[in-house]
Amino acid sequence: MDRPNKPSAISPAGGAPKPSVHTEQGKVIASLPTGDSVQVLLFGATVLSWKSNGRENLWVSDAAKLDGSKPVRGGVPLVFPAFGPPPKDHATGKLPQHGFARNSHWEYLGSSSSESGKLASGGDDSIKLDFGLSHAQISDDAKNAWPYDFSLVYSVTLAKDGLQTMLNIQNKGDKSFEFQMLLHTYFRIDDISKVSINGLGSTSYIDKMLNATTQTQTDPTVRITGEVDRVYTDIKQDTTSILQDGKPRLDVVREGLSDSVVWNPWIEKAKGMSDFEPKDGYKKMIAVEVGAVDGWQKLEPGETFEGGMICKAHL
Ligand SMILES: O=P(O)(O)OC[C@H]1O[C@@H](O)[C@H](O)[C@@H](O)[C@@H]1O
Repeated sequence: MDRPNKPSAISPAGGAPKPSVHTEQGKVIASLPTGDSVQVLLFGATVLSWKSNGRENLWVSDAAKLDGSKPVRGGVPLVFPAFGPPPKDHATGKLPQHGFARNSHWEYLGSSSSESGKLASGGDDSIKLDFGLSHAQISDDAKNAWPYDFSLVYSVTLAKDGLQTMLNIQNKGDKSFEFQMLLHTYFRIDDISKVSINGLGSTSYIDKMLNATTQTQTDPTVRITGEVDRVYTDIKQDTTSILQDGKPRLDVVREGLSDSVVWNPWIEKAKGMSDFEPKDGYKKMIAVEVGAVDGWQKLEPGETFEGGMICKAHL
């Protein structure tokens, strides 16, 4: 007898579509059978594109340099081992703004589809790309400025339900070091005037627009109406949500990290950045950057630190 709700046939092993990965022009590109995709530039291990449901979720400047001549203006540049201009009296003091990770040529370590971290989907519904950077691979200038033996593994997992990016930092040397790290994510939005950000209410922040004074986020919703450069610290809620027209557009979940930077250069600062195009591109982006940037993290020899984010796209 034919059952009305009989289970559908299971496709034979190997028959189902699988994620695909290929490399081209210094990039690693992975796609899911759904069409969702991610592109990572080996220079900086910079995630350049993350598409879900046919929509790009990241903003990259039209004038971004992808040739290794400067950090990419857009996507997800990796900030390590110092955030902002490093203090001159710190061990990172001779490094450039935001450190060397976004300026270095990373190694592609390979892909796997068996793990999905904390994303709900796994197996053939996800693909993980691993990238590595160690002391031996950075420039002589960076080695001289920061003479510590370290290893970074950056894992980018694309799944049906989101994108996870995790940075694992290990001290491989015989002396301790201090660092900061940040995933400087430029999210693409339709119109900054319609964007609101939730999940930062009652949190303290350092307002770089107000002489780095400490403020408190009294309004549970952040709206962007001018240049914003804030470092929210010790955030209690794991998730920061970007809403457009009041509807959820993107969720950013911190993993092992408790700080977030909210940044938009607005009109004048965008004009001053030669690699920021179009000049009114500030209307189409909002940087919500997860990290450990309040003070310093210390790693003793052999110790590791791991932190990152899960991004989920809505709409
Ligand atoms: O121009 P850069 O080095 O990429 O930095 C962009 C911005 O990065 C943000 O994370 C900082 O808070 C800002 O102060 C800075 O302007």
